[in-house]
Amino acid sequence: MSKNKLKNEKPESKQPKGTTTPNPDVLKKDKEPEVKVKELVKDERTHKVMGVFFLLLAVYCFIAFTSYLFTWEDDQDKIFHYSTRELLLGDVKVDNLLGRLGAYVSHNFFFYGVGIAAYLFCYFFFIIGVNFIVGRRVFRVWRNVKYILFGLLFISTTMAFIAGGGNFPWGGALGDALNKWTSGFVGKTGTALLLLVIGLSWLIWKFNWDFKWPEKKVKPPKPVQAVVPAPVPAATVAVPVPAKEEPARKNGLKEEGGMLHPSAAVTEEEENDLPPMQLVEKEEELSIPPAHTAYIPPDPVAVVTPVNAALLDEELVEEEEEVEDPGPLLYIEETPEKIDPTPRKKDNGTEVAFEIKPTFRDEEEDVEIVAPAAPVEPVDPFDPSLDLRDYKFPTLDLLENHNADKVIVQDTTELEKNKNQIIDTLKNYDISIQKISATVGPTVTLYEIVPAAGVRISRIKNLEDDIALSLSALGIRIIAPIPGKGTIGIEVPNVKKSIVSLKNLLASEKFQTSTMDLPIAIGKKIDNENFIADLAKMPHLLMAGATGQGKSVGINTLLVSLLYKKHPSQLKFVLVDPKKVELSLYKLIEKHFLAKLPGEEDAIITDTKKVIHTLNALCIEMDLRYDLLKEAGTRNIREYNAKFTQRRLNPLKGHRYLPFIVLVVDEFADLIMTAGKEVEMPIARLAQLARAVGIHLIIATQRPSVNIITGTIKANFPARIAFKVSSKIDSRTILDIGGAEQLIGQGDMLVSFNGELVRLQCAFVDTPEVESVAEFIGNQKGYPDAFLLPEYVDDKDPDGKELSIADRDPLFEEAAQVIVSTQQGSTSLLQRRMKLGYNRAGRLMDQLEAASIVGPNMGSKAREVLVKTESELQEILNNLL
Ligand SMILES: Nc1ncnc2c1ncn2[C@@H]1O[C@H](COP(=O)(O)OP(=O)(O)OP(=O)(O)O)[C@@H](O)[C@H]1O
Repeated sequence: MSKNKLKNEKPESKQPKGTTTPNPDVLKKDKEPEVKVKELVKDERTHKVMGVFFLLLAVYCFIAFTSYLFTWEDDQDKIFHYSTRELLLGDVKVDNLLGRLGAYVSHNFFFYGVGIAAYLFCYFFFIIGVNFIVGRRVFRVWRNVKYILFGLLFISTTMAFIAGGGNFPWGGALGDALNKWTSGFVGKTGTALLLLVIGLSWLIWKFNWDFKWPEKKVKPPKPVQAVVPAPVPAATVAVPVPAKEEPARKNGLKEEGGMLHPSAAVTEEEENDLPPMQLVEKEEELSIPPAHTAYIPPDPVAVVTPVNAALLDEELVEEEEEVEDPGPLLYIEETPEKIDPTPRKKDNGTEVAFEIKPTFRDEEEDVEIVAPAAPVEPVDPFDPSLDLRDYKFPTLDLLENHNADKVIVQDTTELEKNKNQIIDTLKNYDISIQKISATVGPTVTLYEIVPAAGVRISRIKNLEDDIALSLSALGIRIIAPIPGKGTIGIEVPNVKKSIVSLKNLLASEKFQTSTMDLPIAIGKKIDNENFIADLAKMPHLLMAGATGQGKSVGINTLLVSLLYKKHPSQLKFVLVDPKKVELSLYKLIEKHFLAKLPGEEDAIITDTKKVIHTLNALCIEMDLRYDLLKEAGTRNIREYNAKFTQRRLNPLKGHRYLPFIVLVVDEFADLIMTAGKEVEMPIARLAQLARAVGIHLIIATQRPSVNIITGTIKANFPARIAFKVSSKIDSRTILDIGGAEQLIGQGDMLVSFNGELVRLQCAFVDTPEVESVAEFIGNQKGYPDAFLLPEYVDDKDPDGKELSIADRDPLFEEAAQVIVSTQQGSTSLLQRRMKLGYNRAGRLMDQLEAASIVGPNMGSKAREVLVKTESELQEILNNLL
């Protein structure tokens, strides 16, 4: 009996599982304060304050320095005469516009420092200030620091050299010292030459002047023209001449066996024989940094060179290196000759040429660019988030703490009482135990028992109800044995429960630093560990719980977690809410995060018929995504998006960045009751297949009965969450095991994931919090519309049948243009380009046939396109009106 003591923990030790007395000191060790400092440092307001500080510092120094230029003589006397303390704290009168501090600071910068070069510090403070205020790297700090350091050394030395004899400290102490040393080392003239060499070298490096010798009689080399017409705002693409070759020729280097050797002299004849390497640029040159122009993917058939359309935007071309925005993609499709590195011989010499057909979306015009094969250089990766580049992630201050920072301390008398009762109850049944320890969680306390040798675990399990009765507490759950341990767990609800706030979970380091695809903060385990999982790995989630037990809060928790981690370009929700009110808050984020059917007004789907359409549209999207994955030779969305962002997939072939899609169904039972198989089948199909293409499902239901959660559904939802349910049977239906009926409600849950069953307290997020997060996002600039799912036309739907020309599809014209501009009568092309379902694309094709734009169906082959030019098409369309 003496063994059966609750473990006592020393206050300074860590709180392990099995501590009887919760140690407030240990529990207080929350990450919260650290998180706050981090938050403060990351907070954009802190950055703005810093920005203002640095800008004012720049202005301050500038005024003080400039004033010093005029007042230094009088002020210097006083600075030398008085001690620093007297000068700064006394009432000495100085002439500097910024008073004693201004005079003192300027004197130190000029006299003891770097002389007139001190103005570079103003510049430094200015760039730091601007970067902080604007919130992005307008000026490159490191590059500027290098220039400034160089400037400080060079200017101070030069000034000391030129005006060293005068009274004014032009070069400061640094310049004087450097000048003195150099003059001693290489003499005065040497110093002058050295400074001249450094100065001129820098200027040449910076401005790259062209030193031209009077031209010899040389036949002009054949210019190679590069012209890009209309699609891109009339401009010319200059394709760079291979870097090493042009200077090599200029310097009289000769090519031999692929190597460049200096030749003794290049005769005039030899020079005439040289292949033309010059590139004539026409009109305004389109400044494309090499990173964007030179790109030769390995595919020899069709080659895609991504060009940054954002670079056409003058605002963005401030500085080549500063451009961070690859912007909407402009792809240039190159014909295979482009990648043929061997020069093609022409009659009058060697000419390296390739053809580039630039295409901007659907507008196509013939364009020729002839230039030498450019060396392969890496391209800037495509960043999908730049469409909404100013998007700000919601901040944690939108959420409440719900007093969750309070340390979870359970009454020691309650713990002691429960322990004694457990021991007594077991003793009544002749079960002796070796050891008992307690872990206090937010809602329940886990008593871990090590039974005495020889005690059968099943006996304890069978006494579950008796122990519960004797502890007179609801929600006792016995875990016999605790998996992975040789102990038996008895979970007893706490008299005083603590709320687990979502804010705390989202602020945790685990969530903040998570690199999961779809991180969801679900709740806290009994040992207070945060439970954060990756929905993408689950890969779908089934949630059940009787009414009022925390399902809606649970769904909000999941959605809000994702909103805190994902950019609108990376994630879309399809929200199905037959109850009509639960998810309506998310309407505000329609243009950022929601997906809907084309032509639908409401993105949140409440009508059963529309649910069926949406689910089928998701299946079409899934199929289309699989086609894309297949074409790209990738196995899953991760690989596909990686390839796309590396600009190795051509958007003109229908490739696009694929956001994750999360389908949330708030009341599944309702849907199954009204639509049965029509809903079950697409859901089962999605659950079976959609994970690889980034479509994940969260399905919630109040009624976890077998006719709702059918075998097909269950088999495809390995991750399940059960809130309190009304019966053991329900618990078995959802979790395959009892236990959920004994939960205590209010977010107390069991999660079955990865073959483990974990009891969690679900994180709590209240409706006003969700509202403020949704408002925060909704108030920002979004996309013009919600993300559009492919069109689904129900064959059984009488509205969708037999459309004649008179009631043509609204997309008829667009479809005609796609077909005529590409000269391909292919239904799948329409599907891909216009994101249409097969049925609608097929119907459009029939209508195009009826309008004599395409020929009849030719089985597996594409239809013949009967209209050859856009103007011909326009005529037909006008006649049809
Ligand atoms: N994680 C939680 N922490 C604390 N309290 C909670 C938690 N989850 C739910 N509750 C409490 O339980 C109440 C009911 O929760 P919720 O609305 O999510 O239930 P529900 O299962 O969705 O019910 P219904 O199916 O009727 O919509 C909440 O108003 C809240 O007071």
